[in-house]
Formats: sequence, structure tokens, C-alpha cells
Amino acid sequence: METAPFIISISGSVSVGKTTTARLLHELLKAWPSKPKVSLITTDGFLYPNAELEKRGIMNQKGFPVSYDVKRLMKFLCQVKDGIPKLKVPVYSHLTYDVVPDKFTIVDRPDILIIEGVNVLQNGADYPEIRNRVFISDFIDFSIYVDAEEEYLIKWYVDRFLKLRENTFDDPSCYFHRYAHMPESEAISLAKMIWQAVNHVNLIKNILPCRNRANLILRKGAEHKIESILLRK
Ligand SMILES: Nc1ncnc2c1ncn2[C@@H]1O[C@H](COP(=O)(O)OP(=O)(O)O)[C@@H](O)[C@H]1O
Ligand SMILES: CC(C)(COP(=O)(O)O)[C@@H](O)C(=O)NCCC(=O)O
Repeated sequence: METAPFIISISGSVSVGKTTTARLLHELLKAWPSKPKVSLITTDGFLYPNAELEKRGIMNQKGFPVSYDVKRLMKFLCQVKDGIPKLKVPVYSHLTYDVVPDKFTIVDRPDILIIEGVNVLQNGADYPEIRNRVFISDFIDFSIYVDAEEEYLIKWYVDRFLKLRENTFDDPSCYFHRYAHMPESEAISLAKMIWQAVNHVNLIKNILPCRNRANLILRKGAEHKIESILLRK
């Protein structure tokens, strides 16, 4: 009989470095002497596509709990724990700013699954009105929260925003192309505005309240340097 995968989650604010941390952990775990089968997915793929967010009038809440197809995500987690082979996980692109149609990551009975996203530590305490429901966090065996002061988060967010628009300079089909020809100072102001209007609100309302639930808190300072590691015993 197959054993259920060990699930490690990585959460934290938008642009704190979840994806980067998850990719590094993925490489490190794969290189263990026992060569475990390790898969990495992000909950971004379970966001509703932009068209659906627009239809529901929640485009300005992308990344908030309401913006995810939680039923689909829970179904995936149940199936992966049940050892179902070749599961298809939808993929999100920061460049197109949307879920990519017909693109999937295949998760095929891994020994370890890393799941990263802003919402992975949310549980029943965040939704007292919902009873008898299972949450993503119920499936997690070990949770990591990547933490940093908001002034750094904003800097890293703006830097990534500028990089994304640079990468779409010649490609009008990419979402970020609309910002590519703006003067840099305007692009920086716009990125800061989006941060305040959406990602800051999400951080305060939905992400930070989960921090102390994590088994491990990695706190980063300037230049992404790890300043402290807190492990719950
Ligand atoms: N350890 C690191 N060193 C240098 N740059 C980093 C590091 N971690 C993240 N970054 C950069 O910070 C930005 C946000 O990181 P990312 O992993 O995309 O965050 P998240 O997945 O939390 O949104 C990206 O531009 C990324 O390249
Ligand atoms: C899709 C996301 C919630 C994902 O978060 P991330 O993987 O970047 O941490 C975020 O990148 C996002 O798009 N937030 C909405 C506001 C904005 O455009 O930044």
C-alpha cells in the first residue's frame, strides 16, 4: 500500500519570497540520499480565472480567500493524500496575470508535496460562520511562514513589478505589457498603489493573523537575508 505524502506548506505575504523558498526547498529535498519523489505546487493555480473574478466583482480581491476555488483545491488535497496517481494542478502565470488555460503541473504520488501560497494556513478560526468544513491547513504536516517587515515587502513587490513589465516589453499579449511603456516613476507609483489597495489589506486581514500557527517562522531582513528562525517545539 502507498503511504500518503508528507505535506509541507509555505505561506506569507505576496512577494515575501514563498516561491523562491519553495523552489530551494524542492531542490534540497530532492537531493537527499534517499532521493524522495518531491512535487511542488502553488495555490495560485487554484485562483479563479480573471474572467470569473470579474464576473463576481472581486478582481480587487485577488489573493483573498474568496478568490480561490477552494472546493477544487480541497479535492486535490484529498486525492493526493489518497495516493491517486497523475493529478492535474492548474498553473498561474504572473506574466499573463491569470490562470493559464490547459496548462497543468502533474503530481504523481509524491513522497513529499510542497504547497506554497498566501492562503495555506487559513483554518476554521478564520471562518467561524462555517462549521464542519475541512481546511487546507488540516492536510499540512509541517508549515513554514516566511516573514518580513512590510517596508521590505513593498520594495520586493515593486522590484518584481518592474522586472515583470521589462520581460513583457515586446509582447503585447502579456498583461504586464500595458505598464511596459510607462515612465518608471509612474510604474513605481502604480505598483505602490496596488500594494496598498490589495496586497496590504490581504496581509493585515487574512495572512498575518495565521503567522503564529506555523511550525517554523523564517524572518527575513534587507536583501532577503534570514535574520531569525523560530521553530515551535
Ligand atoms: N533569497 C532571495 N534573494 C534574492 N531575491 C529574492 C530572494 N527571494 C525572493 N527574491 C525576489 O523577491 C521577489 C519576490 O519573490 P517571490 O519568490 O516571487 O515571492 P512570493 O512567491 O512570495 O510572491 C522576486 O522578484 C524574487 O526574485
Ligand atoms: C496572485 C497573487 C495573489 C499571488 O501571490 P504571490 O504568489 O505573488 O505571493 C498576487 O501576485 C496578486 O496578483 N495579487 C493581487 C494584486 C496584485 O496585482 O499584486
